[in-house]
Amino acid sequence: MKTGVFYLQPKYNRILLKLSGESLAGSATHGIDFDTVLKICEPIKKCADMGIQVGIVVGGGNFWRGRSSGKMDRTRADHMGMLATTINALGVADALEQLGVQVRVQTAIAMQQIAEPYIRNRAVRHLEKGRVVVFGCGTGNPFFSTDTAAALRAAEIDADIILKATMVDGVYDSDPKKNPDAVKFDTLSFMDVLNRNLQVMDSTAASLCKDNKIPILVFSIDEPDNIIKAVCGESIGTLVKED
Ligand SMILES: Nc1ncnc2c1ncn2[C@@H]1O[C@H](COP(=O)(O)OP(=O)(O)OP(=O)(O)O)[C@@H](O)[C@H]1O
Ligand SMILES: O=c1ccn([C@@H]2O[C@H](COP(=O)(O)O)[C@@H](O)[C@H]2O)c(=O)[nH]1
Repeated sequence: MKTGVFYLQPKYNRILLKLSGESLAGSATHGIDFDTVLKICEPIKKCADMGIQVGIVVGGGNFWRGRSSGKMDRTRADHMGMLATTINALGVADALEQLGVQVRVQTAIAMQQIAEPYIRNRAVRHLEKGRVVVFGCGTGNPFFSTDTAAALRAAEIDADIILKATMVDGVYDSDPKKNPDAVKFDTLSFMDVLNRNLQVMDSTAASLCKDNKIPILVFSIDEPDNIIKAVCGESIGTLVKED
């Protein structure tokens, strides 16, 4: 009988989970719905209980996206976006702590009264001790995205895979929110993502993953237990990897 988490067999030792900022808003369009955050964090706790080392990068789309800021100076707008990702990182950390998970937040831009500064070796040490590490502020640089931050941190901590938990259930041949006839892929190469300009992740993130041979599984966070299915290697979403 395979009902409890302890019967599940994880496929990965160390993962980088990219959580969509938008997903933290629940049924609202903006902000944080903390009950939703708790629901999303339950399977993350199960991962930690299974002994999987978990790093998390959170997006900021529930608050602010620099690229959608209209007339604002882009660099300043991106600074605001990075702060938004940090609000989310703190929300996720709080939910994990309430569930009894040991967690540390590290930010790419120093704000030491609130979180640890990002120090790669320290992050790895936390992971080895079984602590979940939530990375805030993206890469710390404007003109990037949290997908790129996820690729960068995954490369730095030597993660086995990036799990992109997002608002769609995989990668389609065009944006499924705009084209109801869009067709979903089960697997794709990074070259396909780049050549077809598939917008589910930006090209910087796709290139970084390609160069560093880090696969990405894109799946829906609507059903938070998909995180467990993903770490156990069930075929959900779309797997993007080298040919
Ligand atoms: N080819 C495609 N396949 C799947 N989704 C696509 C595609 N092209 C565009 N999208 C859009 O990409 C979105 C997911 O990526 P997006 O960068 O917007 O969010 P995110 O990275 O999950 O995080 P955040 O909400 O924090 O910005 C989907 O909601 C979908 O509408
Ligand atoms: O490295 C980074 C990461 C993010 N930003 C800014 O934050 C927002 C929110 O991130 P999403 O990936 O869009 O969820 C992003 O739009 C940028 O404005 C950044 O500047 N640098």
